[in-house]
Amino acid sequence: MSFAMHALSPLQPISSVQPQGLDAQSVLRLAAHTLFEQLAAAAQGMLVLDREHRVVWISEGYKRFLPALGFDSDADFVGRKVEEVVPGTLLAEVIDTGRPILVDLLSNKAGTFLVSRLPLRDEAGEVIGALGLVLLDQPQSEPSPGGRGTSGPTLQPLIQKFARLQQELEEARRQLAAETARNRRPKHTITSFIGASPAALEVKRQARRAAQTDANVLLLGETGTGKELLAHGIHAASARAQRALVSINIAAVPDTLLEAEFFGVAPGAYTGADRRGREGKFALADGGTLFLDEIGDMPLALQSKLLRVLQEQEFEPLGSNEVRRVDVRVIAATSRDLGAMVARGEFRADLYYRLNVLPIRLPALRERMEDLEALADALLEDIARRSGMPQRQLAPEALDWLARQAWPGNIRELRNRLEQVSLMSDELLLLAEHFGAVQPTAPAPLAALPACTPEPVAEQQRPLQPLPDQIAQLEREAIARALRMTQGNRVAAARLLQISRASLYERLTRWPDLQQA
Ligand SMILES: Nc1ncnc2c1ncn2[C@@H]1O[C@H](COP(=O)(O)OP(=O)(O)OP(=O)(O)O)[C@@H](O)[C@H]1O
Repeated sequence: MSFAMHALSPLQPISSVQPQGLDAQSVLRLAAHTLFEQLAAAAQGMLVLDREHRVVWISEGYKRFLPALGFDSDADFVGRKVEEVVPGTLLAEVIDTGRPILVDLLSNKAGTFLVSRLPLRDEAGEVIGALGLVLLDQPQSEPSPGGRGTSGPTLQPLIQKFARLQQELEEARRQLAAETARNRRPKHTITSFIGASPAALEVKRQARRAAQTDANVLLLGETGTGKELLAHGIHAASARAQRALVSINIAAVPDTLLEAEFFGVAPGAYTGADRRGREGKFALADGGTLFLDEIGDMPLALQSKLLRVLQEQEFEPLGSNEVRRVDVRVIAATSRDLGAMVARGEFRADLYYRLNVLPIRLPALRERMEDLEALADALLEDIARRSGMPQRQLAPEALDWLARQAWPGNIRELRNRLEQVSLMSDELLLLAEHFGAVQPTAPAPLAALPACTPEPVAEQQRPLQPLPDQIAQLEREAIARALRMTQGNRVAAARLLQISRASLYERLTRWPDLQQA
């Protein structure tokens, strides 16, 4: 439907009825004129736009909305593009598509309105502009006004309800945005990286230098050495500190979902829960930092897409052709030997060089045992603060005992042990024997493993097991131990064993009892 000011054809039969000697053309012109005047007078407000979306005329009634829209006089308002002066209007769309929107609710800073939008066409049917009508209004400051500006008795409650819901939605969105921003604040600073050994001081020095730049950072180190903690620290000390730090653990996301996780999904690309679209981590990190943990686990196909984003700072969400530009600083981390992976063709060399601009190597705990006491103190303090339990101290002999352990799981493993012992003992002073009471870190004797305990028979009496069985036994023990060390965390256990998650899952199906570990 269109508002055709001069179209003749629909009213053609009128030409035979000419009461005042008017021809059909004149009757129609008069009819359009009268209709226009009546609409302008009856509606709460009316405005007319030209083809370029500019406001060319507004009715007397419309003028009272101008202050709420931020205009003192109609001279400032008329002549401007409608999308610049009326927030949320779809009039420009009506002109561009030529399709009317007969009834709609519009909510903006001036209030909530029942509106109608019609395209205007010339005699050839070409769109020459649009007509906007405010049929009923609910100004922001007047919940239930009387006189002009009020709505009919039937629709008014509906508009009020819509306006209230709209306000509630806005408030919920504001709260969610504030909450999200709070959650994405860095949890640690560079000083949270405890240690005064030369190796730890060097890590902190490099981290501070990295924070001064916007270059990509690659954190290298065994599991549990503090890579994630340091990524938070670098972000917190960087110029991006006020913006989001978004993390993604690549090893923890199934390969098939990674692309959507990175780049998001355009609305309508999928049915079901995702049909409304979803922001990806790159979009969420715009202006801030993206922490890519376990970058070595990234599938090759996705590596080339990541390279493009790093080079161009742009990407396309899944199911969309629209290119999104972002400004993201990437901090990647891995416990794997990326250089060796490149040599084996498992990791793209060009991506490796892109990421490896500022490499920082985090030492294993065994390489900086002089930090053990400070680390244990800081961890015990943190454990006490988080759990509400009293803070424990380490007896000197307990510290000696801890210093003799291998710590393949590094500081995470140290933390887990301290936490376990704190939970199992009421003593404020922790002794070596308290640590002996929980599973030792040193390689577990076979007898310590349930279900695979060999009979205590003399070596010479023991029948020789077939080699495949012995290998399976060893494999089972190693997996059981890795699961114990990581408190059942399979991603971390796979990492410790330097096998893929898929391979760990596959092996676990052979030993269902370990799956409960
Ligand atoms: N230098 C440190 N000072 C204090 N706490 C530390 C330090 N390094 C690590 N931690 C603590 O150890 C635990 C593991 O650290 P983090 O997750 O940063 O290690 P990671 O190297 O990222 O591990 P993964 O490779 O397994 O993801 C966390 O609880 C962290 O707070």
